[in-house]
Amino acid sequence: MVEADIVVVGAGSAGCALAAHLSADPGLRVLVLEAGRRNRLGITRLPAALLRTIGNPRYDWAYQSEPDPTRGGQAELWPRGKTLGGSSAINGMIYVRGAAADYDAWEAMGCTGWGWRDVLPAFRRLETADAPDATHRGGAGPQRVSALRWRHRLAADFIESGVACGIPRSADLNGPQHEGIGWNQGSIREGRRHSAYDAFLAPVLGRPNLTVLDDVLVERLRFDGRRGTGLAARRGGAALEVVARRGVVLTAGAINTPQLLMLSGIGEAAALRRLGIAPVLDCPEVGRNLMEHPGLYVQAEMAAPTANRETTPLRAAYHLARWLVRHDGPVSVPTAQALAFFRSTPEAAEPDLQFHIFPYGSTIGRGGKRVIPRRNLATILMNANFPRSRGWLELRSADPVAPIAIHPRLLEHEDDVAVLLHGLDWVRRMAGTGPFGAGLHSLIGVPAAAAGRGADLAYLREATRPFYHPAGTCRMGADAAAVVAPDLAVQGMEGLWVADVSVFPRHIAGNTNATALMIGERGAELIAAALRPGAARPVETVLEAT
Ligand SMILES: Cc1cc2nc3c(=O)[nH]c(=O)nc-3n(C[C@H](O)[C@H](O)[C@H](O)COP(=O)(O)OP(=O)(O)OC[C@H]3O[C@@H](n4cnc5c(N)ncnc54)[C@H](O)[C@@H]3O)c2cc1C
Repeated sequence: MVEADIVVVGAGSAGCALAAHLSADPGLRVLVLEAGRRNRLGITRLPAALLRTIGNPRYDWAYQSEPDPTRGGQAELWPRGKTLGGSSAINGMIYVRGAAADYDAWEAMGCTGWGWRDVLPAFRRLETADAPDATHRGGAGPQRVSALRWRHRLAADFIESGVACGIPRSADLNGPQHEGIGWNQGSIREGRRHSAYDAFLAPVLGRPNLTVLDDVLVERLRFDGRRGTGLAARRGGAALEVVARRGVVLTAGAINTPQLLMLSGIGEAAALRRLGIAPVLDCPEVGRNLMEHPGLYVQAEMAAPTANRETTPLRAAYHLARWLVRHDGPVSVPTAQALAFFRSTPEAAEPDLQFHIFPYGSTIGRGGKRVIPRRNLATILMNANFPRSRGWLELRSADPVAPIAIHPRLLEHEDDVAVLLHGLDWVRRMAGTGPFGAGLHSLIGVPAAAAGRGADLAYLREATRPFYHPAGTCRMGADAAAVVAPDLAVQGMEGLWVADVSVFPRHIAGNTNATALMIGERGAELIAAALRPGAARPVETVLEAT
C-alpha cells in the first residue's frame, strides 16, 4: 500500500504541470501515477521522431475509433500519449494558446474564473518564451516555447499567400494578435522536444514530498460514501492499493479520465449497471460531449524540393549529426512551420478556421505504415475550430484494460460541414495565390471547384479526419448536468477533481497542449485553495449551487 495527501492520475500535459505546482508546498505529499513507462524517453526528444512514436504501443494508447457514419463509416487511429509527459511526449509540438475570446466564451458559459483575464497569468507563468514581455508572454516558467530553428521557404511563401488572400499577418500568434497568419512556435528547448515531463516534473523530482511512479495502471477509484479516498491500481502484474488522504486528481486525458470515472461508478447509472458496475453517482454526461477538431490533410505536389528531399539516407544522417552537434536543422522543428487563424466568411463572428503548413508530405506505404516518399510534397492542414458536432465514449466492459469505444461523429452537425466547405474554398484560394500558388503543381485528391458542391461534399465526407484534439468528455460548467464545477471538483463528490482537456466546455481556436498545461497550472491553484484550512466544500453546498 502507498499513501499520499494528493494522488494525481496521469503524468501527461496537465498532470505534470499540476503536480509540479502542488508539490511546491512541502507540507503536501503528492504522488503521481502514470500508466506508461519511464524508459525510452530518449527517442521522444528528437522532434522528427514522432513518426516512430505515434501508433507505437510503447508510447501510445493507440486507440481505434468506431466507424463514423457521418464520414462513410471511416474508423481510424486516435493516438494518446502513454509515457511520462503523456501526449506532450508524442505530439506535433505546435505551441498555441488559443484566442482570448475562447476563454471569455468559457466564462460566459458559466465557468467563472476561466475568462482570459484569469487564465492569461497562468499561461504567462508556465512558459519561458523567446521574447517575454510584460503583458502577454512569460519569461520564467518551466515550459520552453521556441521559435523554429529551421524554416522552409515554402512556409514563408504560404504566409505571403495568406496575406495576399486577406489574412492579417501576425508577428506572434501567442501575442496580442491571435487572428492572423504567422510562424509557428514549438514546445521545444534547444532543438529538443520539451515535453511536460521534461519541463515540469523532471526538474523537481528531488522534492522529498513528490513521488512519481511509472508503469502503474489505475483501475478504479475508491470511495467512502461520496468521498474519494484512494484507488486500486496494477504495477507490472501486482495489485497496488493507494490511499489518498486529501483527494484524487484525474489528469488521465479526454479518453481515459471519463473511462476511469465510469469504471469507478460515476457515469450514467443504468449503463453502468448493465456492465455490472455499482453506480456511485448518476452523472450521464461523463464520456459525452466528445468534441474534436475536424479537418483535412491536403497533400500538395510542389515544383521545388520540399523537406521530403531531406530524407534520403545520406541527408538524414547529415541532419541527425547536425542536430546532435548544433541542435538545429529539419529534425529539430515541430511538424507545422506556419499557422493561420482566420474567418471562413467575412460574416463569421470569430476565426473559425485554422491552417497549418507542413513542408513535407507523407503517404501510407506497405503494411499501413506512414512513409515520406521522394516527391516534392507539402501538407496543408485545414480544420474547423469550434465544432458543433458531438461524439461520445462508451464503456464496453468493467475490465479496466479493455479500451473504451470512441464514437467520433465528426460531421454530424451541418454547421461544421458548412464551415469546412468554406475551408476547402480557402485551400483552393491559397493554392492559386501568391508565391505558394506559383510553386504548386497540384492539390492531390481535391476536386476542382468546377466539379460543384456535390463533389466537395463527397470529398469532405471521405477525407475529413480528427486532428488529435479530443476534449470535453467531463464538461465543466455551473449547471447541474456538468461533470465538474468551475473549481474542477467533480459535482456531487468530495476529494475528487478532474484537471485535463476533458473539462473543455467548448473547443478552442488552437492546438490543445498549451491549454492542457494551463488547466494543470490553474487547476493546481484551485485545488491548493480548496485544501486550505476552512475551505471545505460540502457535497450539499455543491448540489444546492447547481
Ligand atoms: C499525436 C498527437 C499530436 C498532437 N499534436 C499537438 C500539437 O502539435 N500541439 C498541441 O498543442 N497539441 C497537440 N496534440 C494534443 C495535445 O498534446 C493534448 O491535447 C494534450 O497533451 C492533452 O493533455 P492531457 O493532460 O489532457 O492528457 P495527456 O497528455 O494525454 O495525459 C494523460 C496521461 O494519463 C495517463 N493515463 C491514462 N490513463 C491512465 C490510467 N488509468 N492510469 C495511469 N495513467 C493513466 C496517460 O498514459 C497519459 O500519460 C497532439 C496529440 C497527439 C496525440
